[in-house]
Amino acid sequence: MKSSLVILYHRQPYDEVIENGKTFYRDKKSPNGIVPTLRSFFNSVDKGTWIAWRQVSKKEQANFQERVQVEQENSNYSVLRIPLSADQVKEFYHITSKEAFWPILHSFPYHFTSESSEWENFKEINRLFAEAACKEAADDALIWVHDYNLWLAPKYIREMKPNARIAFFHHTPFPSVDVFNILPWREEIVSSLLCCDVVGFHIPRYSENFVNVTRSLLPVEVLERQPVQGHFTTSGTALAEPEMVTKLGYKGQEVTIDAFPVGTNPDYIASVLATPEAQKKYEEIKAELHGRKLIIAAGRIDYVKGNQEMLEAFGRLLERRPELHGKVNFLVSCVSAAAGMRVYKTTQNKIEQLVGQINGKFARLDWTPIILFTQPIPFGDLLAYYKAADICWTTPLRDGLNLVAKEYVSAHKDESGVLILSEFVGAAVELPQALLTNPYSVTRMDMAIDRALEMPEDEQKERIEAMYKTVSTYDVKYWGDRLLKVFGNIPTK
Ligand SMILES: Nc1ncnc2c1ncn2[C@@H]1O[C@H](COP(=O)(O)OP(=O)(O)O)[C@@H](O)[C@H]1O
Ligand SMILES: O=P(O)(O)OC[C@@H](CO)O[C@H]1O[C@H](CO)[C@@H](O)[C@H](O)[C@H]1O
Repeated sequence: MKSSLVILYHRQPYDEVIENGKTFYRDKKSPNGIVPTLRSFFNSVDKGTWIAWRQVSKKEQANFQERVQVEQENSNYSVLRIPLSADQVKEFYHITSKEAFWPILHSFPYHFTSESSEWENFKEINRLFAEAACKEAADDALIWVHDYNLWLAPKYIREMKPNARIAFFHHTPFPSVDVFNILPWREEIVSSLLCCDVVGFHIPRYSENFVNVTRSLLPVEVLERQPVQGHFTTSGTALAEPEMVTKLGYKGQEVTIDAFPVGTNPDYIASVLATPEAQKKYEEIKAELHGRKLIIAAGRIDYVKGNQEMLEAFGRLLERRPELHGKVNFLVSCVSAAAGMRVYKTTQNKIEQLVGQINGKFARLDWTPIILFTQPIPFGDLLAYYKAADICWTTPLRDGLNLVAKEYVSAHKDESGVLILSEFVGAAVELPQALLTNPYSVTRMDMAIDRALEMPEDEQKERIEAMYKTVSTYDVKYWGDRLLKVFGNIPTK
C-alpha cells in the first residue's frame, strides 16, 4: 500500500541511539520545534512516509536499513532514509544550506559567497528526495516538502509525477527581492517552487517577497490579490504587510500562495506542565532563585538569533542599574543544532566570551548574573524554566517565526509574564501585545528591558491573555488544517 501523506523534511524525526549494540529511536533532544509538529500529522492518515537523510559510513553501507517503521506513536508511518556520505552531508547541509543560503534567507548578504556552495551536490540530493517521494506516494497523496534545503525537490517531483499534489512550506524568512536575487541559482529555485500547487510561508511579508522575486525573474501572472486577513498586524511594525498576492499563474498552472504561521500546542504544553516531574522542576527552580527575578532566553546558537546584541543589552542594564545586582538572573540556553559547523563556531565563542565578561565584572560570591546552558534541555524542564521566568527575551536579528515566543506564552496561561520580542521575527506580526523591540538599536533594546522589568502585573496578565488567545487559536492544529483546507483532503484512517 502506498502512502497518502509523504513528508519531505531533511532531518529524521528522532534521535538514533545505540545501546548494547541495539539501535533505539528516541524523541529528539536537539532544539527543533517543527519535528514533533510534523510527526503529529501522521496520526490521522492511513499510511504515511517521512523522507530524510541519514549519514552512512562506508562500513555501514552494506547493512544500511533504509526504512524505519515508527511504532512508538499512534500512527502508521515509516521513515525512509536517504543514505549520504559524510562529504555529501557536509556539502549539502553545513556548506550549501548554512553557509550559502542561510545568510541570504536571513538578509545577511555580506556573509554570502557563491564559493560556499556545492550546487551540483545540492541538486543531486534534492533529486534523490524527489525520487523517493514519487516511489512512496499514492496517486492522490499529498506530498509536503519542507524548507529551503529541498527547494529543488518540487521540480523533480513534477517531472517524474506530473499529476502529483505538491505543497511546500518555507520555515525560514523569505528575503526581499534585492537580497534573494544575489543567489546565482535564483531562477532554478523559484521556478521549482512554482511547480507546487501550494506554497506556504509563515507571514504575508515573506509571501510577498517571494511573489516579487518571481515577478522579477519569470513571466508570472498575478491572478488574485487580497487584503491580509486574520490575525496579522497590517501596518506599523517592521514585518507588517497590508495585502498579499494569493494566486499566481505560471506556464498555464495556478499556484496558491498562502501565509499561515506554524503554531505550537498549548494543550500539550499545559499537560506537560501538569506532570509531577515538571511541577517538581518548577519548585526547584523557584527555590534556587531565592526570590530573584528570572529572565530566560532559549534557542539555537546562530548569528541570526541576536544573542550578542541581547547579552550586550543585559551588560548595559547591570551597568546602568546597580540596584538590580543580586536581584535578577539571566538564564541563557544556547544550543548548537548540529555539531561541528564552522559557521557557528565564532558565534558560540562570542557568546561564551560575553557571558564570561559580564559575569566576571558583576558576579559576587552569592550571585552569578548569567547562567549559560549549552546542552539541550529536555522539553519538560524547558517548560518549567519558561513558567518560572518573569521575562522571556527573544530578540533575533531575523527569524522565520520563533516558536520559543509561543511556547513561553503557552506556559504562562492565566498568569503574569513578559515577552520581549524582536520586530524581525515572523511571530511579531501575530503577537502585537509582546514588548516589540528592534535588536539593531541599542536604545530600543535598553527601553524594552527596562519596560519589561517595570511592567505592572495587571498589564502583564492582560497582554499574556491576549497573546494566549492568539497562540491557542492559531495553534499547530490550525496550521495543518489550513494546508488541508487549501489543498483538499488527504485520505484519512
Ligand atoms: N536549550 C534548548 N534545549 C532544547 N530545546 C530547545 C532549547 N532552546 C530552544 N529549544 C526548542 O527549539 C525550538 C526552537 O524553535 P524556534 O524558536 O522556532 O527556532 P529554530 O527553529 O530556528 O531553532 C523550540 O521548539 C524550543 O522549545
Ligand atoms: O534544519 P534547519 O536548521 O535548517 O532548520 C531550521 C528551521 C526548521 O526548524 O527553523 C525554522 O523553522 C521554525 C518553525 O517553522 C521557525 O520558527 C524558525 O524561525 C525557523 O528558523
